[in-house]
Amino acid sequence: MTITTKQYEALTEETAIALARRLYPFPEGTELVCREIGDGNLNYVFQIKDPKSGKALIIKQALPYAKVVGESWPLTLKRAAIEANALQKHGEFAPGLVPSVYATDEELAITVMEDLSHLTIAREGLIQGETYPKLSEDIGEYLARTLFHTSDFALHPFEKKRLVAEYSNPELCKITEDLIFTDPFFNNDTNDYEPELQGAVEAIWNNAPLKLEAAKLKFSFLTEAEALLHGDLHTGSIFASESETKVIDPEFAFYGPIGFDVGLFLANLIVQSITRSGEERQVVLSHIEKTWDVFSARFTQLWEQEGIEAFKETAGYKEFVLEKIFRDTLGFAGCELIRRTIGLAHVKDLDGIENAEQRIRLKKQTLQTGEALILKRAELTSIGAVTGLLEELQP
Ligand SMILES: Nc1ncnc2c1ncn2[C@@H]1O[C@H](COP(=O)(O)OP(=O)(O)O)[C@@H](O)[C@H]1O
Ligand SMILES: CSC[C@H]1O[C@H](OP(=O)(O)O)[C@H](O)[C@@H]1O
Repeated sequence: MTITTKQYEALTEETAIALARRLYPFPEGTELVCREIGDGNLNYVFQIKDPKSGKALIIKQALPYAKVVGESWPLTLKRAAIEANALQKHGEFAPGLVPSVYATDEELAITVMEDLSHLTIAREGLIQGETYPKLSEDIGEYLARTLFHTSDFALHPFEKKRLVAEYSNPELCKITEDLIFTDPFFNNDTNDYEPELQGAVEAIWNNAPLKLEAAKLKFSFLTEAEALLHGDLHTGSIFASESETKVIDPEFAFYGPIGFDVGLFLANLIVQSITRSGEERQVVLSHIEKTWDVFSARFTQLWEQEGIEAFKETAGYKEFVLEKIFRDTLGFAGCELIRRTIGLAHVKDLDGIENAEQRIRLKKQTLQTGEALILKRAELTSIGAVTGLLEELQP
């Protein structure tokens, strides 16, 4: 449903209520309350609620700039349509694992969607020690289903190339190219880290083999249109509870290498594992293994049952594809670990550690883990070998 052809204007809590009344048949006289609840880097998120019935909806609006920086960082409003379309496209293949989209408006740059406030953002819950028993199974399924079904293994080449064009997202990709793949590897102004990390950071800038591998990973990100990615699948983009998982915020969606989505999710679990110890760490290490196991098993099943590729039964081809995805996954995870420690956009899992000595120690461990995943990604041939390495690096 398209709402209006009105010219863009940034919503306020008052105008968001007025818009919600036009969109949803709240009974006459219903008092609505609205709060702007966005805590991300880029957009406004309004929750409009009828406190009597408890019914609520969400209106997410893109600003013509990045919220975290302000008007000095202009950013396309088209990202709102990309996000709304990606939510719906991924919802076709992973029903129940994304919020329902009720309406969109390209001019206003808004997506009206299901309120998920009964769930918790996974990053917040994990920091509080939650275990989310369904998280890895659900995300493994989400990854396999969305990535397989939007790839050449499932789509007619004309439809695949139509989608590649529809999801061209150059401005948001440029953010990732800079913030994940470039800036942390150079002495760039966008980097942000404590003085105690100066030595470790300079070691990265001077590590020629590491920089060569980062360059190769960036090249993959720039050139390999394998599937319609979420594009920013960190634990802050996932709502969770004991029984439900929902993926939000695919405004970075574009056609890219499959391992990028898998790698970002695993990296954010790895950060959690670094902040935990004992049995609590084991829970997260199990999530890491299960994500890959579920992803690869479902991807294999979809390949065998629904794949359209002429070579799909050629001995060794499926294994070649999965091995490539695995290697990419580890490399991209390594880059995410490094950027979340010393780049522009950090994570609360690490920054929220109050004890400075412990925080710096764990950040060094995160950097070391990122470097190891990038450099050893060709040698690490099973997810068990990866969790083994994590245990070695996390005394
Ligand atoms: N469908 C939703 N239901 C409830 N809260 C939401 C919903 N979507 C987003 N939010 C809230 O808004 C915050 C920011 O949303 P997000 O999509 O991550 O924005 P950004 O694009 O700015 O990163 C989330 O962390 C969550 O607290
Ligand atoms: C200035 S964009 C930095 C960072 O923010 C995005 O995350 P989110 O929108 O979920 O807060 C993305 O990870 C970008 O790299």
